[in-house]
Amino acid sequence: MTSITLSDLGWSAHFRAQLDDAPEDLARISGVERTRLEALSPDGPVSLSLPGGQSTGDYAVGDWVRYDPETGRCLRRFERQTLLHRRAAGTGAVDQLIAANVDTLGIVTSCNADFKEARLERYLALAAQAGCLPLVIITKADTVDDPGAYRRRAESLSPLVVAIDIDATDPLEIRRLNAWAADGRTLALLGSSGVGKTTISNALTGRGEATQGIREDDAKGRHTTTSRALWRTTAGGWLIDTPGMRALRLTDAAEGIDTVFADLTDLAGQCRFSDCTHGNEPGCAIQAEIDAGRLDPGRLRRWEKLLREDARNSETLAEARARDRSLQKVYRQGQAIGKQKRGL
Ligand SMILES: Nc1nc2c(ncn2[C@@H]2O[C@H](COP(=O)(O)OP(=O)(O)OP(=O)(O)O)[C@@H](O)[C@H]2O)c(=O)[nH]1
Ligand SMILES: [Zn+2]
Repeated sequence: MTSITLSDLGWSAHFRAQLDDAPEDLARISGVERTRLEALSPDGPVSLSLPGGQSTGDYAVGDWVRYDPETGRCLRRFERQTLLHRRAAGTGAVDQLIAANVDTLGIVTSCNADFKEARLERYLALAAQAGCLPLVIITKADTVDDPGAYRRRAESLSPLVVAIDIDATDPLEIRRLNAWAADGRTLALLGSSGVGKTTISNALTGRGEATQGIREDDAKGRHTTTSRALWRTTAGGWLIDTPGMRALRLTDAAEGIDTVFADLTDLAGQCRFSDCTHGNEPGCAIQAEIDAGRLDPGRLRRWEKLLREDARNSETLAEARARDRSLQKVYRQGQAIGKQKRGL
């Protein structure tokens, strides 16, 4: 990686505005390891350590940081423009950061049974919540007679949606994605297994599967696979590919859902009762639209389902936090009793 500039790396006015002095010793995180951060700077790749007490879990691939070139220590993180995160798997309430400063979230689906309005709306809400632009990429256009029909279905979901249909196995068609992955812009791909994410990333970055993970020996001599997650595209932008991207689900996304379903939230505001359930109450503006044939009843069902899903996931997060707090309380009480017993 020779003579790369800050703007090649995606540096923008948003980050510049957070600096009082010259933009020096800046880097963009390309990999988050257990104890270190890997980053790319105009001077080449750097491996950074963190000040004591800080966890690499507070950093995401795509983050901008300032570092001390003498010590290789990370000094500060810049406020993010966008952030994709999720609740970590398992029972803990850990908020796991997936990727930061992604400009466009490429929502990948195919011209087949994978294409589902509900799935697209879920991903669109995720993009809206994170602050990323959504781009719906509909692959396998070469396998159907009328791929445009899928594109129109996607675009009908929200005025925010830009959708394109492609044959992802055709390098010429992949070039149509360059606009979102050029000039320091950052793209991340989300979608079910088999829709063509790997095919697209390989084509955009010019890399093969074999180069995905770098095997390294850790301190105990074991092999660990450190995976780089920020890849330069041949068009001069960036592709973020982290394992976490593959299992993103909705939590704390009420605002994102509101954005994607703005038509329904607007209508709901016109219902006679403020707590209208949009069932069979009189004066329901949503039912009136459905009766008039102007609104697909399926869209109402999908909206309600997504709201329930988000509430359920967000609730467990809040509950788990409460549980953590009460455990701490028990622990502190235990300590106090112990002290009493020891006569302290
Ligand atoms: N005909 C056709 N085949 C495609 C297209 N896109 C992907 N494929 C094929 O579909 C299969 C799955 O593609 P992948 O790129 O591995 O899908 P993925 O989304 O990375 O899947 P996971 O790694 O499981 O998440 C491969 O055999 C691709 O060659 C397309 O636009 N047209
Ligand atoms: Zn109503």
